Formats: sequence, C-alpha cells, structure tokens
Amino acid sequence: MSELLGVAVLGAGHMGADHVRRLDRVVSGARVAAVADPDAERAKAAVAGMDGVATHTEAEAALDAPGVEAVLIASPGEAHEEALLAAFARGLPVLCEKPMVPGSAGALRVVEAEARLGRRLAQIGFMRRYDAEYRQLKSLLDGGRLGRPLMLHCTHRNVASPPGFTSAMLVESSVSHEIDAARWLLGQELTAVTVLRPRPSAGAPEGLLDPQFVLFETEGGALVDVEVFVNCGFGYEVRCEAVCEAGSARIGDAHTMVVTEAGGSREEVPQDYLVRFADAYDREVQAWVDATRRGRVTGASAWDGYAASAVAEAGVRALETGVRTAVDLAGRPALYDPS
Ligand SMILES: NC(=O)C1=CN([C@@H]2O[C@H](COP(=O)(O)OP(=O)(O)OC[C@H]3O[C@@H](n4cnc5c(N)ncnc54)[C@H](O)[C@@H]3O)[C@@H](O)[C@H]2O)C=CC1
Ligand SMILES: O=C1[C@@H](O)[C@H](O)[C@@H](O)[C@H](O)[C@H]1O
Repeated sequence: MSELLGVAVLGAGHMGADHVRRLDRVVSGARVAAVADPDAERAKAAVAGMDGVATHTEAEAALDAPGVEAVLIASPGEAHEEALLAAFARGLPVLCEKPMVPGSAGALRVVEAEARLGRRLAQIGFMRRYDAEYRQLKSLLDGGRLGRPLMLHCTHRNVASPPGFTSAMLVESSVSHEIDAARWLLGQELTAVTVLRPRPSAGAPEGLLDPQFVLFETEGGALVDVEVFVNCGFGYEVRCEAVCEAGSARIGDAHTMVVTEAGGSREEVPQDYLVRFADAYDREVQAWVDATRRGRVTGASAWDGYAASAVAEAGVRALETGVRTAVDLAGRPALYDPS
C-alpha cells in the first residue's frame, strides 16, 4: 500500500464531486487517483485545481488506472452492481454509496460474489452510522438505561426531489437510510412493511406520491414509522425518537443556528444533506480510509446493503398494492456473522 491510499471515484455528480473534494482536502491518508464519469466535463470539473488526476468516461478505465488501490462508488444506484463486481474482480476495497444495489436480486448477487471471495471488501455508504447524534442514540439504547425500545418515530424531509425521482425512490433511496438506521439502532431485522399515503402535496411534481407514511415491523416486535416528504419546500429535516419501556430519546433538533436581530429570533434550518450530514460523511470516509489502510473493513456491510434493498423492495410492493408486505430475506452467509 502506498503512503496515500489511491482512490478511484466513480461518478462525479452531486455526491461524487463532494467525495472528491473530501478525499483531496478533508481526510488524511488518501488521494484521488482517478475519476470516472460518462459526462467528461463533470469529471474534469470535479478535479479542477488538483494535480495529476486522470479522468475517464468509463468506470473500468478508472479502476485500471495507475495507482488505484481502492474505489469510491458514487454513480447512480443502477450502476452500482457492475461497479462492485468489477472492484471485487480486481480485489479492490470499496466504499459504495447507498442504495448498494436497488432491488434485492442484484443486491444478493453482490453478497454472493463477496462471500465467494471469502473476505469483505465493501462498505456501504450509510453515513448516519457516523453521525454524532445517531451514535449517541445508539449507545444510549445499547446501554439499556431506557429499557427495551418499543417504537422509533422517524421524520425524513427534503426541500425538493431531484429530476426523475419516482414514487418508489422515496422508499428505495430516501427511506433506505431509516431502514439501515433502524436495523443498526435496534439490532433487529425488519420483517414487514405497510405504506400509507395522504393526498400528494401540491408542491410535489405531477404524479409523485409525496409524502408517504411507512410502517415497519421488526423481528423483536418493535414498530418503526417514517414520514418521508421529499418536496416539503422548507428544509432538510431528519429526526428520530426512540420510545422505550422506561423513557424516550429524540435526535435531529440540534442542527440549527438561532439568529437574533431587530427584536426577534429565528432558527435556521439546513437545506440539504450535504450540510446536515457534513461531519458524518467526513467521519465515514476517514474511517473507511483508515480501515482500508489497515487491511480491514468496517461500517455497514454488503449484507446490510442487501437487507436494506430487500426491505425497500417489500416497501415498494406495499406502496403499489396498498397491502402489508412481508420482507423476504435470504439466509446470511457466514462471512457476515457478527464478530
Ligand atoms: N449518502 C447520502 O446521503 C446520499 C447518497 N446519494 C447516493 O449517491 C449516488 C449518486 O447520487 P448523486 O450524486 O446525487 O447523483 P448525480 O446524478 O448527481 O450524479 C451521478 C453521476 O454519476 C454519473 N454516472 C452515470 N453512470 C455512471 C457510471 N456507470 N459510472 C460512473 N459514473 C456514472 C452521472 O453522469 C453523474 O454525473 C446514488 O447512489 C445516491 O443514492 C445521493 C445523495 C445523498
Ligand atoms: O441519500 C440521499 C438522497 O439520495 C435521497 O434522495 C434523499 O432523500 C436523502 O435525504 C439523502 O440522504
């Protein structure tokens, strides 16, 4: 391994360009070795001002570029399976943005491919596991002071959805974060999903079922509800309240600045995830670089990515049918047994 881990970044859009900046200027121990995006101008713009970073229009060309020792996948979800399998074929450690692969069949192919290798190479970009408030909540729940968790009430609001965002993507893309956070916080699998929807907001694009109310059941008998509203228009709001047998705990209210002027006070609300979860992304990528340099893999695994996709798939079916839908989860390969 070189002194600085050489990373190929696949996808130079919203997240990819931010990860390129992060690898170049924020985290230690890594450097951007190559960037790939079919949009050549986007790739070039992402590395503007950086010395000697080759850009490519083909992902595989970036994986094979000199000095590449690890991969960060930030292309759209549909491109992740091919990229993950190409990284595995080269033995390259990967940090892959969520969703790992939309759809459980493709996600399972990734799990099976990694299990065949017999060692973990992939970490999935569920960055809430690195957010200070989520970590605080996790250690409170694990400590047991509040007793057993009975319910999680979650809110996930975006100011506006990007072009092409579909009703299924509210569950597959947005709620995938709550799916992973709930599995991680509770240490339980989610077993069934029901999706209710109020009248769509007039602020949502024509035809988009937004907002939605998603209810998960867990194997331990807890309930997790999520209000997901991706065109709320007013702010990026992510909250989670855990209701336990002996108390409750809520996170998600701390990310504000209170501005007082001219006899009044106003709380500022973050407008997107790059602001709200900036520290979490930084910690996630730093932890990935550090672990990779030690030859280890930490964070959400390919199995966690698969489980999130399987639960989301049941959620999309529940949205389409209006019927409570059981989650169909494959058996977990021994590679992913808790250590
Ligand atoms: N962790 C988080 O909070 C967030 C994660 N994401 C995830 O990040 C990924 C990218 O999302 P955005 O940056 O918002 O999308 P985007 O649309 O802004 O950027 C995607 C880029 O990938 C490029 N691309 C398309 N096919 C490609 C391929 N085969 N190889 C390499 N590049 C390819 C596109 O030309 C585009 O520049 C998605 O998986 C998304 O779900 C997105 C937003 C927040
Ligand atoms: O992952 C993300 C986006 O892909 C998704 O579209 C948003 O709803 C989430 O808030 C964001 O964190």
